[in-house]
Amino acid sequence: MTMLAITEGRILRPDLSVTAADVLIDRDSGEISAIGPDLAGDADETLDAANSLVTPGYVNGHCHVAMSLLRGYADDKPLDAWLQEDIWPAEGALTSDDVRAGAELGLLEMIKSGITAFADMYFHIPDIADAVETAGLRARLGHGIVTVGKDGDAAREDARTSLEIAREFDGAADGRISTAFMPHSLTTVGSEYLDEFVPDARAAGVPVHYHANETEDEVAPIVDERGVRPLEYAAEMGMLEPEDFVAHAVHVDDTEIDLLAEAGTGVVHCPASNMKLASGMAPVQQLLEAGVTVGLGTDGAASNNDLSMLDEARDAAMLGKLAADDASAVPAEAVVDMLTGESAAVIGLESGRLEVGAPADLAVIDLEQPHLTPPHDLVSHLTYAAAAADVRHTVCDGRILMRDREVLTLDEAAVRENALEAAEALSARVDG
Ligand SMILES: CSC[C@H]1O[C@@H](n2cnc3c(O)ncnc32)[C@H](O)[C@@H]1O
Ligand SMILES: [Zn+2]
Repeated sequence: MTMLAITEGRILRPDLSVTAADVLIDRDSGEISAIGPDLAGDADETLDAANSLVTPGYVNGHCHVAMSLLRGYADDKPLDAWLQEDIWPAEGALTSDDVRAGAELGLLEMIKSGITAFADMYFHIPDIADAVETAGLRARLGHGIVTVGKDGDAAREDARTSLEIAREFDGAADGRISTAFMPHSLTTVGSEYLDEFVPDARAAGVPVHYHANETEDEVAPIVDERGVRPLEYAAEMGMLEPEDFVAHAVHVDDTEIDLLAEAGTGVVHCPASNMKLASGMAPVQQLLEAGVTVGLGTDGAASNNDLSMLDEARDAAMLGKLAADDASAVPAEAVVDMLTGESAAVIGLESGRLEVGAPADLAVIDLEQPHLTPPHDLVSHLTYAAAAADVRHTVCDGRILMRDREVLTLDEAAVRENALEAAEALSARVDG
């Protein structure tokens, strides 16, 4: 057995208490084997966590990691115009090498900000999966289906690809990669394709993940055409199961909130993207009170414009209060749960908690910073004050991905250089 010890840190426990202890990790199983005093002697390698907070790795519940290549490409527009006028034309010109370059850039940023797991919807999934395998994170990956604007054959092919990718990559990278069937949304995928393929996804044992109720423009056509709210329609299509998860859920009414709670379907709240695209304020406090499992996600870097879950945590707390018109809404404790264990539960992973037997997925925050002083309440600091640059070490599955702010699994300079070249060439192809 090879053991790694994280020493001298303050450990954020599942009940959100903080205690001084070491963490011992069995690198072969990728699990936490002990938490307690003086464990360094049991290890063959140590990571120093003095004056630091050891937390579960952050779980990014909804992302399009390769969109890092499109960061800053188009800003200051609402969702529909942003997608139709800028993003979709640019994505139409992306090669598999571009997607790989964008994915590596996003993975690098995620490791540097303490993210150890994420769910991702995009295309060229074999390239993204390969990058994830190298980078060392956990991921639930899926091919995003869009059938609007396609003829029947192309639309069916897109849906079939999503199903085949989900079957082929589930369990890849020694089990660090899992998959989902991923229709883009309830308005961009025709009901005939959902009717045909959702049962196949169930038979394959993979969840269904999609954007839902993100903007008012997305709700109205479903209500007009079908006479029901989008999530009632999703339930009719068999897409509201306990393992399924939706992104955004901004414009949900009371009936839909009850439906989510009864079904056990999780929601990934994406506050930064929802603010930037002016999509609206999700009723997060109401969702939590109804018993819906709520996680957090960055969405892609083109609508955020970074991949920091610590930014997302602060945004979730701030926006949650504004939406509820109540300063006690979406408190720091709820946000830390959403950042870690709840996000993991939403996307169907076991990580997100520091306890014996749990996956060894951790982030270590350097507390020796002016903005983290004094340490009155470290749960408060994690939600309101900590930033990506405060992350010292990142560990996933017992493997050190970043030590003392140096990423070990990717060559940072090469990843940036490659992404720069790919982005420049893409702009020249698309914009001339
Ligand atoms: C077909 S792969 C996924 C698809 O989703 C697009 N996308 C990125 N951000 C959002 C968002 O906030 N709402 C809806 N769709 C989004 C992305 O550009 C890809 O085309
Ligand atoms: Zn999205």
